[in-house]
Amino acid sequence: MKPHLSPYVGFHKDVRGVRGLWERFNAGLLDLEERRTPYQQMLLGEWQRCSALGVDVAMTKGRRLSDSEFRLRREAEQLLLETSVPIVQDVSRFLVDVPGIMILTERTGTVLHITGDPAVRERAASLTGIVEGSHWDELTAGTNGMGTALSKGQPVHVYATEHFCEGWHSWSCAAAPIFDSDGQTVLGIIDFTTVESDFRDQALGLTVSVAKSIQARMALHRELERRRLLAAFSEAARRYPHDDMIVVDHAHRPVIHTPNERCRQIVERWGPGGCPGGFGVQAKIEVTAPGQAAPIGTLVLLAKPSGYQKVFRQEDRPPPARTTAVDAVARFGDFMSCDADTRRMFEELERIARSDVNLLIIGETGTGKELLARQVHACSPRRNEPYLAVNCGAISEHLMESTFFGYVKGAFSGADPRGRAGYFESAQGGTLFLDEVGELPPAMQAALLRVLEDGSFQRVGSCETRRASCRIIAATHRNLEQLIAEGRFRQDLYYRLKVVQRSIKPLRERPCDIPLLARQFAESLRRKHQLDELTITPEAYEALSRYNWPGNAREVRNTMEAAVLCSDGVITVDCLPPEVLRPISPEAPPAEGPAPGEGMASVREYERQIIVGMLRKFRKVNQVAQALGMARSTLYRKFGELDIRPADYTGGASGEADGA
Ligand SMILES: Nc1ncnc2c1ncn2[C@@H]1O[C@H](COP(=O)(O)OP(=O)(O)OP(=O)(O)O)[C@@H](O)[C@H]1O
Repeated sequence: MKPHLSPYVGFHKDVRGVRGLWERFNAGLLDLEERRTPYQQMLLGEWQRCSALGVDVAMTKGRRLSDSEFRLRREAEQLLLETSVPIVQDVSRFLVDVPGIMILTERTGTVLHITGDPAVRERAASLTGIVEGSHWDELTAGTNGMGTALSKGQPVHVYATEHFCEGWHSWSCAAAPIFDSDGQTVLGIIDFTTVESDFRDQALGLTVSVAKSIQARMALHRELERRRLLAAFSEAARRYPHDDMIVVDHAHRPVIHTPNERCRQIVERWGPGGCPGGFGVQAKIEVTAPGQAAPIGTLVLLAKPSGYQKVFRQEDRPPPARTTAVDAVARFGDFMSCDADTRRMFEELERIARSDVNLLIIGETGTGKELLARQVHACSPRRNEPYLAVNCGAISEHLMESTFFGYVKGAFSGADPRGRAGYFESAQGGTLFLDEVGELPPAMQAALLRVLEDGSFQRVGSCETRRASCRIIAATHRNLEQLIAEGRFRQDLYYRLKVVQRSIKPLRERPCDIPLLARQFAESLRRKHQLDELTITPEAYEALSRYNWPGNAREVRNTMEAAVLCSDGVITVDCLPPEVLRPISPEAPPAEGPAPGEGMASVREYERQIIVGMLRKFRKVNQVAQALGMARSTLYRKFGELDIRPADYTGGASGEADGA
């Protein structure tokens, strides 16, 4: 953190003496032999710097941004505004009898918000041009509260004639920086301005404490964002277990990375200027937060180091079956199968990959559509270009066009002021994977059709036509022909997407893959949890094979994860969740993707399984809390939410009497 108070500006209320110095400085009449106090030397240093920067000493009004420029700047600082304004307004209400105004600027010195005494506000606006949208960095306005606090990165008080420009000589400005969570980056300034004669000694302390309150609230937001990024990383690490990835935050600083030497070295070289280069990137996926237009961070998926495929095949081949004989296992990238139809499909897909035509993959949820798409890209001539996976069902309808096609600056409120490329541009030359394509709304279907027909599109807010040159692989768990019959999906788009179409069989139709996947997931979990040995009993294999897996491979993976957590190196029937053990009626309809609300229910059930499994394993609540990395109070709240009675699983001991 920066030191609190600077000795160099403020608190010397010698208006006349300083005015004399200022006049002689500007008239070039300073006596070089004259002895000066450190305070005077500091002021002269400040003014000399402003003079060298070419600041007009005779300025009487601050520079104002154009309305459109100001609008963009406000939009870019949405979070700072939403966090600061309530605090600033709250404090201002209590500044009774202190005629002053409190000013919030953003990181470059543009005033975002002013509140406080109406008479002072009016005077500041009419005499000096201190209004929302005016700009007060030192380069523009010389030594002044906001600009000097910004350039020094510490609290300052600029009093009356200490200002470089004559136009500000009647004001007193105390200002303090608001720092980002790194304690270094200045996010904005809080300034308290009064006319010179109304100056209060406490003004600087006031701005420091308001700035710190804002800082604390911003830090909380950042922490929430960081947690979202960590969750996005965990999800991606599960989805792409054989990829290296680095997650960076809103300011492009690394937050977390795959725990290996390659990523560690890249992150070590990461400087303040961002990504160090020298490594390939196969995809960048922006992470967003609900209700926030600007992304909170990015998931950078690194290109595979050369020779990866070979190493991967050697190391990751699952050990031979211990209890269940399986047919020859074939792999298509990370997708494994011993089912004859599926193995044939792998061979076809290798040929299709080389042909560059659009591909439509049909399959129930969790069958591995994304896995196949990635491997098609990896086998295609575009393998060294970006691969971008987009879940069409997760993009809100009003952001869809700008997300796919990008936008130019000023296109809409909440937009990045620099404009942004859309998915078609980001995937230029590579592959764009449109997951859940059946969820596209009609307007977006029409827009997509146009790109697929003539390859052209425009960024939102621009007339300039751009050309898309990426291959499209689309996927859905829906019956698109039925959607067409119901008028919910365009037939012409369907034909454009399904130049070649392949369907992945659900897991219940390729039962030989159930033990294969169970063993494969158990093996990677064994490595993840650093267990020496992990076996699955024949009874557990049998139970797994009897179940019909509506959630397909993803459900197998989740079930195995919960089972590993509650096992002691041996996965028995007791480690499996009740629904796997429940007899399934043969008429049970196949899963058609989650029904509304079903996703939440399965997340809940999954959480429940994990906690119950851990209770069975540890039999002590405090150990479960420790293993899950949560506070005991949070765990007890979860017990309530998930309807878990710890005593049922801790051998009769109550939650509190278990040694917790
Ligand atoms: N045959 C397989 N071999 C190994 N892992 C698989 C296989 N099929 C799927 N998986 C794994 O199962 C999980 C789900 O796969 P994926 O996300 O590709 O499915 P999806 O069909 O795209 O799902 P959704 O329709 O919900 O988007 C992933 O962790 C993936 O690695």
